[in-house]
Amino acid sequence: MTIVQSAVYEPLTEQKATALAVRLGLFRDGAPLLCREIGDGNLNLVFHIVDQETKQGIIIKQALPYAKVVGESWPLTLKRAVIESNALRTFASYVPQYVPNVYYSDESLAITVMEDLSHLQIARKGLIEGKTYPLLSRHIGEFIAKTAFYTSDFGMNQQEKKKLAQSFVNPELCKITEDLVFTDPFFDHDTNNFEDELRPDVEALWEDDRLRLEAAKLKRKFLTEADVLLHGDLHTGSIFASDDETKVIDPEFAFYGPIGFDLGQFFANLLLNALSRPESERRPLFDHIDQTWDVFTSVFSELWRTESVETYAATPGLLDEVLRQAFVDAVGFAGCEVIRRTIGLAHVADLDGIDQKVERLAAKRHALRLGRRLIVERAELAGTDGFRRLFVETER
Ligand SMILES: Nc1ncnc2c1ncn2[C@@H]1O[C@H](COP(=O)(O)OP(=O)(O)O)[C@@H](O)[C@H]1O
Ligand SMILES: CSC[C@H]1O[C@H](OP(=O)(O)O)[C@H](O)[C@@H]1O
Repeated sequence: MTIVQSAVYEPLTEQKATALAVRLGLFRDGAPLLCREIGDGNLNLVFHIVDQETKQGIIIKQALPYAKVVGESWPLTLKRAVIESNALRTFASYVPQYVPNVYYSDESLAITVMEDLSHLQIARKGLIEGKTYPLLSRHIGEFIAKTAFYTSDFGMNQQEKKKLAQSFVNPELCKITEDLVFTDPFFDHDTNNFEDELRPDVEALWEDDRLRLEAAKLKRKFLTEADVLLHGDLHTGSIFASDDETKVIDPEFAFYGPIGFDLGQFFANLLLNALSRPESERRPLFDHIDQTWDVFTSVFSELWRTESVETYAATPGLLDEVLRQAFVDAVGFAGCEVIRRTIGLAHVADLDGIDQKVERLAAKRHALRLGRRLIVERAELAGTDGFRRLFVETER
């Protein structure tokens, strides 16, 4: 591939993205290219460029110097593009089957050029349409287990781990999560966004000292525990899927954090989808939660037993304790994510897309009750069946 001189940052247009793809030699000479900006996330531009004859495509993702969902009043570091491309490359060294191939990245332009995954569907969209993706949880369980183990002090040289952690220090993106996931929804903050009818339910949360204390403990964990390299935003909108393939995208929030965080985000987004479904169609979501945890624990445990670099790994009881704590934390993080996706700044289409207002409000009240119990009772869940129990107990 031709390497171009790095350029001065400017936001790309469809025309400029096409010219860049040509300059990079990513298409054959004279290929008839069609480019569309398809970004539907909260933060970045995403250009899809396709050779109209061969139908082969690429993706150019570019960070904007602000959060797209809010506008220029919320400046945001361009460095997140470097974090994203480095995280994709790091994950690819452990689980290449679960991430897009990165063809090129340029720090000054804040771009990542990557494999086009348009033959797959964003899992959130498919789940909303009622798809079940039979392998989704097997793949995500393995993705989380391998990336967590191999980036931990048990799976890699401990001096190298510190250097890797340094390269993923990501303060601005972490602050978004610290504010939007762990803080603002639990206070009367102006980033919150919810229907007027929910105000009494939301005010009850704000007055709940027990809930605030537990949310504060979870935030503290997120702030202080540099355990493993996390994706950092592993919701179903960050996963492309089909019946037999799964690819994780969008790790711009990657950083070294508590091992239960990615698990919790994924569980929560499965629960958010379950909240939008009639009871008879919820089972696949709970089965996915079971399967994610089962695959995660078996893959992680096997790696721990066979590849650990830490002397204490063979100490009876240590692995069990690591897994127990990961589960308790994941449940609590899931509760925070369920609440913030219901009343915080960034919602999910699973809930907001429920057409009938009465049903939508009922699902959101259910979400708030469920999220609260997940946070407060996280140590008492005793296994993934606890998600089913709390879901039913908070139905009304
Ligand atoms: N590798 C890819 N292949 C095909 N489409 C992609 C790819 N990466 C992103 N997209 C599309 O762009 C959208 C936004 O991408 P995402 O990385 O989630 O952006 P943001 O960081 O703004 O949330 C995705 O929902 C998907 O439709
Ligand atoms: C102002 S960012 C809000 C929200 O958006 C991110 O998600 P995505 O990049 O996938 O759209 C992340 O979840 C942030 O919390």
